[in-house]
Amino acid sequence: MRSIIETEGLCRAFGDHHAVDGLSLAVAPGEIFGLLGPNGAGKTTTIRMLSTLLPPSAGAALVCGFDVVTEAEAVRRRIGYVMQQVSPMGHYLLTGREKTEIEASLYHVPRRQVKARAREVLELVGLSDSADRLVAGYSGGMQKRLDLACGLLHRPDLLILDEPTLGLDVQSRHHMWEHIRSLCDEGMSVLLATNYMDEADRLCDRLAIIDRGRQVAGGTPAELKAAIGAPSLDEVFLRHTGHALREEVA
Ligand SMILES: Nc1ncnc2c1ncn2[C@@H]1O[C@H](COP(=O)(O)OP(=O)(O)OP(=O)(O)O)[C@@H](O)[C@H]1O
Repeated sequence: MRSIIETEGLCRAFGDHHAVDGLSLAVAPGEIFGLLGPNGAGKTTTIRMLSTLLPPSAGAALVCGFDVVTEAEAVRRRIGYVMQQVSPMGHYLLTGREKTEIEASLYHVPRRQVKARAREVLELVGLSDSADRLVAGYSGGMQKRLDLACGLLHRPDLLILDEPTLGLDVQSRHHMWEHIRSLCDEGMSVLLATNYMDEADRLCDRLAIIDRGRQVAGGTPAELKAAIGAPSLDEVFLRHTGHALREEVA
């Protein structure tokens, strides 16, 4: 497979608002690919189409070699999708291990493998030592890592992360980046949406900067900076979009 994600002229309109407007992307296997853009740029809408949760209005997308519309079931079996918001409050009454084991059943992990698989993903995200503590006592960063663990339960080829470090402190963000990197070292591909410049710069192999549903620039962080002689991605972003992203979290 040449591309783990390939889109051609992908569009999604809501009424007469074009949330995604002709996006053509190619993501290579094993890459960490970032969709970088401000609030409302169309990142989540793109991710929802690639995750088969939302049908495109026009254009086409192949994920893991399968069409997101006509082969949606095959796509779903091969992707893990970790949404923006932390999981619902009800899960706070469970331990990390219990939550992971319940989610494993939802992901159709064979019953005899549930415990081992839960142990495996908790280990991958560095939560083994906290597995038997209540999720209610987890920090925001630990809860995000638990969500990440759940997205890994069915051993996806492609992990799709929507704002994986939104609202986390600096230390937790770095911790999360390390875990995401280590997944790629194990052969997984990652698509992530972010509006944090430093995350895009340090974590992503390649990026598409999107604004108002369209790609306005693309390449490696180094290429994007070199192309306009800019010292930082902030300047690259400003140059291409003409407006700033929100402030970094503390
Ligand atoms: N279900 C919907 N109905 C109508 N408009 C929508 C819907 N979903 C998204 N939009 C609009 O589409 C545009 C793109 O939204 P989207 O959530 O994809 O942006 P985003 O880049 O993910 O932003 P954020 O960083 O805030 O998550 C926005 O103008 C949004 O208001």
